[in-house]
Amino acid sequence: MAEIPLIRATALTKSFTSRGRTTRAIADITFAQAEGEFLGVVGPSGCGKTTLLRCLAGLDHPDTGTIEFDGHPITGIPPALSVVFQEYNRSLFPWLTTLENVRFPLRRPSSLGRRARAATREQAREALSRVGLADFADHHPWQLSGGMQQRVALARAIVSRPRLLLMDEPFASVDAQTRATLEQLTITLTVELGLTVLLITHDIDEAIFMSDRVLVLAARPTHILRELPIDLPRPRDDVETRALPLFQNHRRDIHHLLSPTPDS
Ligand SMILES: Nc1ncnc2c1ncn2[C@@H]1O[C@H](COP(=O)(O)OP(=O)(O)OP(=O)(O)O)[C@@H](O)[C@H]1O
Repeated sequence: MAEIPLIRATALTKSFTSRGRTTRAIADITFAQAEGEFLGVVGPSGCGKTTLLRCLAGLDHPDTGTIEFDGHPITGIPPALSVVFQEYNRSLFPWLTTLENVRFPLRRPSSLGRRARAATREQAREALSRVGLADFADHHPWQLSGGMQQRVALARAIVSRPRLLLMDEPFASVDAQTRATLEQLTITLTVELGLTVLLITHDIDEAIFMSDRVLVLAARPTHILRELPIDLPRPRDDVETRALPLFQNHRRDIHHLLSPTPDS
């Protein structure tokens, strides 16, 4: 079966040089992600996860190696891709309503006719209702809780029906209860919209709970320590799934991979 993966990274390396000092972030990363797959990426703090995501999103360039989106080398930011970042309060525009924030990626120069503008507004409303915020269209981000703001960011990310959704620690800034709700919401959206998601997280349980496969990254300069298929049944339940022996086994395996050895 020679299916083309949605995204393929081959032999990526990346270093940063600042004030004469060079930091090697990515030593060597090769992986592919199939359309429809939920891929988790875990690794220790500072290992290079965000750097990897930025390269995949076309926001940064690897020093060597290639990234292909749907079989074509990427030359900029692929249009069929959305990103959700951890810091919702910095990614939303405070002067726009939630509806206008969500509509933002659909905006085109003023050449859009009245009917087309109404259609994008309708699309934004639909995305807002998918994340449970239909009644908050006219609010501004600063009038919403942190979890609600991240829902707005999620709605904005899905409004254009991206083929790939990249998420960088999207739930790291909210409390545990909200985090669980947002995880479930993301899974629901993934199923409803047939999304392909790459989730970067330092939370091992979150990666296992959400993913079809987890890439475990080594400390900086990073490489892939292990690719772990997560064969837990779906739909997954916050309590039942996490209590399964298979879940615990995956958790133990990843912890062992990431625990520093005594002589390291
Ligand atoms: N623009 C930059 N200039 C210089 N160094 C950088 C830059 N971006 C990242 N780095 C360095 O590259 C390394 C990897 O950083 P990165 O943010 O990718 O790690 P991370 O795994 O996402 O970290 P965390 O889990 O703490 O968010 C770090 O040592 C960081 O200081």
